[in-house]
Amino acid sequence: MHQLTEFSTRKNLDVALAQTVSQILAQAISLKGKASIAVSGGSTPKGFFKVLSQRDIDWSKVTITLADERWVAIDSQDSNTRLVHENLLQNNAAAANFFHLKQGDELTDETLTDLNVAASKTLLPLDVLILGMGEDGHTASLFPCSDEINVGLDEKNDAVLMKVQPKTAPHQRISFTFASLITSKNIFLHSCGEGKKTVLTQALNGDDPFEMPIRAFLQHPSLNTQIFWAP
Ligand SMILES: O=C(O)[C@H](O)[C@@H](O)[C@H](O)[C@H](O)COP(=O)(O)O
Repeated sequence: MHQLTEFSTRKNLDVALAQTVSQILAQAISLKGKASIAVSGGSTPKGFFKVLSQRDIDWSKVTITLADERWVAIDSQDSNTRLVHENLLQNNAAAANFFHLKQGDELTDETLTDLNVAASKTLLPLDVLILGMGEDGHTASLFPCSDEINVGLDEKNDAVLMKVQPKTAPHQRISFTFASLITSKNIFLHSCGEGKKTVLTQALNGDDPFEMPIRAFLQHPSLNTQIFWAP
C-alpha cells in the first residue's frame, strides 16, 4: 500500500521529509540505542540530504548506507557514495557512521558474501529507507531490464545484497534486494517533477512489478510506502 503527499515546492518537501526522517531516527536511538537508514542516489535527493544533515540528533548512533551503488571509484562523478559524502555526511550528520557498499576494486563473489554478512548484521532491519524512482519505474538498482530482476524482486530471496548489470543504465551495480528492503520499518519514495509524476501515475495504475519494480513497494499489502512528491 502507499500514501501520496504532494508538496508545493521541493524545498518544502525536503524540510518535511528531513523532519519526519530525523524524528524516526531519534525515536529508534532512544528505543534501541542505534538507528540505520538507507538512502538512494541520483539527482533528486541532494536538497533533502543538505536539510537532513543539519538536523540535531545523535548522529554518532546512526549508520547510513545506500539502497544501491554503482561499482565505480568513490571519487567518480557517478558515485552515490560521493553524493552522500558531499551532501549528507556534513554538518551535524558528519558524525554519522557510513556503511560502504563499494568496497575494494572488484565486486567478486567473496566481496559480495562478506558485504551480505556485514549488512545483515549491521543494518537490518532498516529504520528508514528512502527510495528513488527512475523513468522506467526502477528503484534502487532493481531494473526491469536486468537479467537479475526475478531474483531481485523475489520475496523468498535470502540474499541481502546482489550484483546487478542493468542494460539501460551505466555501470555494474550492487543493490539491496526487495526481500531485504521490505523489512524496513519506514519506507519513503522521494520523487520530483512532472515527468516523474507521470511515471508514478503509470506505476499506480498497473500491477506488474516486473514492468515497473517500484510497484512492488507501492502495492505490497503489508507495506505502507509514503510517497513524497513535489513539482
Ligand atoms: O543509483 C541510482 O541511480 C539510484 O539509486 C536510482 O535508483 C535513483 O534513485 C533513480 O534512478 C532516480 O534518479 P534521479 O533522482 O536522478 O531521477
